[in-house]
Amino acid sequence: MTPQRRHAELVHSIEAHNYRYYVLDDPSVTDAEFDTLMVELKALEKEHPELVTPDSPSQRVGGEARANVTKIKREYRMMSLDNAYSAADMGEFHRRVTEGLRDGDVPTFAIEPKLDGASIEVVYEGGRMVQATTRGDGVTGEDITPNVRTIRGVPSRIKHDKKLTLRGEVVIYRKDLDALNADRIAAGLEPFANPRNAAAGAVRMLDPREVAQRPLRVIFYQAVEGPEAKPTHVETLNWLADLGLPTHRRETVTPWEGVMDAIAAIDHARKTYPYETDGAVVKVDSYRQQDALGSTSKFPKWAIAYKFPAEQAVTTVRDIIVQVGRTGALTPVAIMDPVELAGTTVSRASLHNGEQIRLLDVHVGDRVFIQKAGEIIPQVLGVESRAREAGSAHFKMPTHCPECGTAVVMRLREEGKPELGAEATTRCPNRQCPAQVRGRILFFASRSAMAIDHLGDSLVDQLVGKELVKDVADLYDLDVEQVAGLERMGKKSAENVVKSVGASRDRTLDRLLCGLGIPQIGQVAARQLAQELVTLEGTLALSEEEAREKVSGIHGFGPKMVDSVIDFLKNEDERKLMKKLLDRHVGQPQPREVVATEGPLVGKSFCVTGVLTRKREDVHALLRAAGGTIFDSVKKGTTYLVAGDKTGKTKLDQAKKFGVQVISEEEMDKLLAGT
Ligand SMILES: NC(=O)c1ccc[n+]([C@@H]2O[C@H](COP(=O)([O-])OP(=O)(O)OC[C@H]3O[C@@H](n4cnc5c(N)ncnc54)[C@H](O)[C@@H]3O)[C@@H](O)[C@H]2O)c1
Ligand SMILES: [Zn+2]
Repeated sequence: MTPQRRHAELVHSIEAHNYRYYVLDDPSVTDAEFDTLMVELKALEKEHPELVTPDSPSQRVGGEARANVTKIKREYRMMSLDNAYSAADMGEFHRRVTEGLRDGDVPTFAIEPKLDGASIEVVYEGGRMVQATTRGDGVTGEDITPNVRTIRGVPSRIKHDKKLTLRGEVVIYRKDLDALNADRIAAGLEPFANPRNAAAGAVRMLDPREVAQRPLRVIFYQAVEGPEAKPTHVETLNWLADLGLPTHRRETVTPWEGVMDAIAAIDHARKTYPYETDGAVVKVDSYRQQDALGSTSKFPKWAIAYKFPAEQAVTTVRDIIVQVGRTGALTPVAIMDPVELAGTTVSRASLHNGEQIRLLDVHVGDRVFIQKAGEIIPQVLGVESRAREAGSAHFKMPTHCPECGTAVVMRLREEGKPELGAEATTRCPNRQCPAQVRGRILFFASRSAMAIDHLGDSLVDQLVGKELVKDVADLYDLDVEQVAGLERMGKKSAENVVKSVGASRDRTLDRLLCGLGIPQIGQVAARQLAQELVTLEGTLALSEEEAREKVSGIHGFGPKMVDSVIDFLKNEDERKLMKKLLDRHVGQPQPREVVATEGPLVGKSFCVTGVLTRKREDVHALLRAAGGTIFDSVKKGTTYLVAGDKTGKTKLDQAKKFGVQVISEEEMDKLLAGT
């Protein structure tokens, strides 16, 4: 192949990956694989400089702004960072820096964690946050001001009147991602593979109310305009921290000799950081020297990112099986020789979908690299060596469900982008599919839902296999004889099973709703929903309009969640199932929060919103203790809307619509005091 052809090929595929990564927030290859393509491109361009054009991916910053959002052209170009993977690369960086400065002008370096999130720019003017944008292509970014306003750690006001332009990273703390993913798994959604995808996707959502539900944080790592008086990067960061702006405060300043040690120290400590760190950033500390060094079209010459190697292992694929989940999704799974990876033994890895397998070109028998992504599910990164028997076939996703034989349904990923999208999901559409029934029952019985003891995998397999149970309601018709007749089941264990199932009738509506597996509705949302719906009977009696009104008023329920609940409540099969559960007396009314019957606020109802000086729950408790009622949303008959900082426009509009009085936190305190 000619270098021209290969160059064109690389550019084409890198651009396709950039599009998926930066615009769709949904990469289809790992960063390591992507980086391999970039390294090849750069090597090729070094050898054939005539191939370099200004729009080559080696010369430009990643993403472009989406078509359907407001775009903002910025004053200062936002750049990427050059990468280093070894001490040799770092030595090369040092040589370039030294060469770029006058003889005897010796730099010191600041070393700090490289945060793995999405970069944004935030502008303050007259002490107020006035604008936030994504990086986009560096020059033009997406306007995400309303979204960033919902992020708690970003102050809406600071004590500094001059214009201040900051760069920062939107991140999700590891513990927050775990909770978010647990909720997503419970809601039948794909967990986020890593905090970067979760953060980048969230900060660009179109509905700020949904953004507010995500545990986002911002950490500022640079000021491009404003701190005229500060001579160095680190002094500026300290000054930002004094202004109450979030910074990481983990910088070390050292002459060149200390740089590699400082990087090693970060590598050593990074497991203890609350956020994911994929490297260390080394920057020339002095602004004067930074200016002298300047930048290329893609990155500053005064900084470099040293990337830590991800935790990887190599093993052999013995089989590829297809699992059918509770929602009918078919997932190919690699069965591998067990191998130690980041502290655990791993023998299976998800291959996600047919498209992924095709991209990786994995066959049974291949040696593969695997990696733990964000320490959650191991994934196959790529093939190390192909030990294939001649004629071994490509793996193909089945056209029929391996469990029930029904023809599968494939959904395409992105309309209008055929070169990027093959099938993203393959589903078995048969609701009676035994794999789905099993999945639904195990999910229904799980800890976060109905918490039914003694219902293990093998028992559920048998119950479904023998057609004793076709849906979750059938569990309540089981008798001891039937269960005792199954393999490995004595009379005593059978009694325990029937007893546990019976006892679960007492679970409140939130657990029941969670257990039914409404798409998008996890444990937390199910509890909110139950507060609103109170009983199963009442829920079934609601008309579609009534249900929509109730559900759309729930705090934090965006349009997707609302639609999902309404679709579920309308669905004939789901209604039948809920009636069947009702006939079997499953589910208790959701207890209302206990309300004080005396106090200055009896008969008054409140919706509390925005950022207050106290925690929201504490304010709720105070109001309740004084006899007030709390609503999660502003609705007809609400007496007051207590509006804190960053109160959303929707809330204020609703207050206006329903004639609800809007008061401040101080005014609320006066009411509480009875004055
Ligand atoms: N898998 C894919 O399909 C795919 C596609 C495109 C890009 N990628 C990956 O994205 C990365 C390249 O993205 P990039 O160009 O945004 O570069 P980058 O993320 O490697 O580095 C630049 C960014 O680092 C951030 N950063 C974090 N901490 C910082 C700090 N302390 N100081 C300064 N900046 C800091 C900034 O936001 C900056 O924009 C590579 O790792 C690549 O593998 C993957
Ligand atoms: Zn099936």
